Amino acid sequence: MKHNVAEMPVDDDITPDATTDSVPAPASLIPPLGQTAVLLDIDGTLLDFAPTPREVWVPPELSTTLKQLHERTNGALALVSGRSLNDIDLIFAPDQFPAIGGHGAEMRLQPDSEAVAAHAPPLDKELKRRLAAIAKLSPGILLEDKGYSLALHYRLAPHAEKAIYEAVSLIRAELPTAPIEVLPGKSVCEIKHSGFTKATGVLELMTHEPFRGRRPFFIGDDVTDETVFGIMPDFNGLAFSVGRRATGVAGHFDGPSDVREFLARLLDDDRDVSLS
Ligand SMILES: O=P(O)(O)OC[C@H]1O[C@H](O[C@H]2O[C@H](CO)[C@@H](O)[C@H](O)[C@H]2O)[C@H](O)[C@@H](O)[C@@H]1O
Ligand SMILES: [Mg+2]
Repeated sequence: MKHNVAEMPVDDDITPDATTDSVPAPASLIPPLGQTAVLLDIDGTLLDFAPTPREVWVPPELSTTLKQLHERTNGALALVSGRSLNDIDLIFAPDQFPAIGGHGAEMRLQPDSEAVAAHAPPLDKELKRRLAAIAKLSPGILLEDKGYSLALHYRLAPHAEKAIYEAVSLIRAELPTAPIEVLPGKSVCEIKHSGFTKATGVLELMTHEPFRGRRPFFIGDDVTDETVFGIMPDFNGLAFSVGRRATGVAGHFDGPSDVREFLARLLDDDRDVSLS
């Protein structure tokens, strides 16, 4: 959906490339797993969308694939998500993976590690209270409080999209100096501090072992993932989009099931490489 107000989403999907290439991402583009860092968005990339954030389902085969990729890359697999680390862990429980959470607000380099780098202060309580009141505009609007940000989900109330963005815009206008930004996502409007993104998270992650010096590839489906697409060339890495083909990517997938299949195939292909 397109809007004219600056804070509203230009599009609730990824920015499309002019080409209409529908060739799926070829596994042959990926270096051997021992030289690769695997960076993966979660919702709309690994997992199919669900009506509400808590209703997502992790197929058991995906858990197996992620665990094996994590092992075969010697730990250089990270989830890069808008979700909080706490939420990521609940979704993938009992498994844990290195992760960047909250669009770059928090990072954990190793599974089962307590070491979480926080890059964002909590969102002001009064601001949150005012933003939360927007959920009263319509039944079906869901609030997700991530501490450092607040998300207003309208997948169950699509008619409320315009009203949500207008209400957020009014509140922001009363806070001209506040360093906050509005992130349009898929059926969600998120309000967070500015100054960190998924890309700032990945830039930091790539300075740490076992990620440092590897060639990453990143798969993502949303506008917030485009920040990471943009920095993949800095690491001689590759970006892949899901849904539409985004600008500057090496290939794209039609949907999460294609991504899951691709990741599983990487394990098989890599076994072939190491055997040859
Ligand atoms: O960066 P991601 O890992 O893709 O996370 C983006 C947001 O995902 C979640 O919301 C989205 O998925 C829900 C479950 O399918 C869906 O109900 C909702 O409409 C989507 O916006 C999550 O709740 C957010 O916190 C993430 O930012
Ligand atoms: Mg996503």
